[in-house]
Amino acid sequence: MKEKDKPIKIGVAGLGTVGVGVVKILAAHGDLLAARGGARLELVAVSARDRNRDRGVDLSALAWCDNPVDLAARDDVDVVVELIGGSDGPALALARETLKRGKSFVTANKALIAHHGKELATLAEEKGASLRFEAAVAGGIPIIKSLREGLAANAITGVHGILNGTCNYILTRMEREGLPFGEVLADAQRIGYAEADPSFDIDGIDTAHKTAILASLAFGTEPDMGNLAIEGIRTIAPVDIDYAAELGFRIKLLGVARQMEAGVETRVYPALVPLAAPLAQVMGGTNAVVVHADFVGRTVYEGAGAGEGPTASAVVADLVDVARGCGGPTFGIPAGSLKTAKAIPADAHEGTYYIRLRVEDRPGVMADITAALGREGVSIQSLLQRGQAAGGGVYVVLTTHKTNEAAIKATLKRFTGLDCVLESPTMLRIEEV
Ligand SMILES: NC(=O)C1=CN([C@@H]2O[C@H](COP(=O)(O)OP(=O)(O)OC[C@H]3O[C@@H](n4cnc5c(N)ncnc54)[C@H](O)[C@@H]3O)[C@@H](O)[C@H]2O)C=CC1
Ligand SMILES: N[C@@H](CC=O)C(=O)O
Ligand code: NA
Repeated sequence: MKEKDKPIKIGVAGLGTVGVGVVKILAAHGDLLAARGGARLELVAVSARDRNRDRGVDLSALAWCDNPVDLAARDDVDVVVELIGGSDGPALALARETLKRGKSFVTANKALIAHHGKELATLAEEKGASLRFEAAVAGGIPIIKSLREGLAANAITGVHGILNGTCNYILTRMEREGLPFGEVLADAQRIGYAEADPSFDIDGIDTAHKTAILASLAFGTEPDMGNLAIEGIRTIAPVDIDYAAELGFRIKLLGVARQMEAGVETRVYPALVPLAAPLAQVMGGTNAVVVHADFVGRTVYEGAGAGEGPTASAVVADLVDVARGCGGPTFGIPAGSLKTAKAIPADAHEGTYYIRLRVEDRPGVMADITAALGREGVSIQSLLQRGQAAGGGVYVVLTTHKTNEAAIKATLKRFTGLDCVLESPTMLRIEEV
């Protein structure tokens, strides 16, 4: 056997949805992966919480480690795959221990990379090891590879993504079936999309982890959760989904990273996307990313962003890259050159907005509303009034022309102070991507 043909011996920590998927692909595609990677990918050791659980895969020939960190020290393990989750705890300990030993580390853990990406990339690059995390963003879509390699010739100007399968699945079923939020979330958990703590999904934190990673690859900044403004989908009401449709939009939770004059803006929020835009067509657990770059223009990536098969597909692709000896800096430029991300004030955001108000149904109300907008210099693009809101009064829904977020916030404050306004206004951004 040539040196190159020596098997790559793998230890996997975490045998849940993704871990079991990885075991299945390695078993199903042994020859294919060996042909593509130039060496056989051989699973030799595993670690999980419960040794006796039946996972529907044969683990009998594998070494078992009660402590996942022990995988790193094993002489028979060349590469460690971490599929436990969590930004700290055993995942971080295992990453540090593996890379310190100069062994390559593959993970699907976006929380780990978003919080400790620079430290781990520095360690990997010092030790000549690979740190790979294709599965961490948009599951099976090769978006990390696309940004790091395929778009390397371009200056990137913006990245917009539907990056959380759970939220997109919930919004899709709320729209299609009129189901309540909680019922659909339970289904997303059953399918295996949701995080161990599903509030990470619905409060936008998971999307924020992924956005921080994409921003780093796109703009050469270190992954930084501190500068990310995060909003989730808890406040999205069925009525907003309906009004958005009437106005020609669909509501999507977006991760946004874009180059502004003052620096890179990174945010997560639910936004109205025009029905004809590629992101509006993305339904269910599917993810999609739109990248704008100077020479190539717009590129669009779509596919399964969560679940056993798609996520494991990305993990195993990283293992094939490790087998091939594909190197290069983790985030596309050396870790030491990653710039510190600057905080861009949310108020600087320029865009168009959707506002829904529940107001008294009496003469003079519209005049009060338009006066409040006028005082802040906000111009109306469209306005509709619909009878009988739940809880009394009527809904007034409007969209604005381009304005800045400071003006919108000041307008919302004025609305809240009006006697005719019966509850806190709902505001959503509109994204023409
Ligand atoms: N499920 C999905 O669709 C996707 C998941 N991911 C990420 O992949 C990772 C794994 O996710 P899932 O497979 O869904 O999680 P899971 O909850 O199904 O599995 C986690 C596994 O880790 C094991 N584990 C937990 N604590 C441990 C410890 N201290 N020592 C050893 N093993 C331990 C558990 O026993 C279990 O086998 C997470 O970082 C997640 O964010 C990324 C993309 C998609
Ligand atoms: N919980 C995540 C899993 C993939 O990253 C999601 O729902 O997208
Ligand atoms: Na991916």
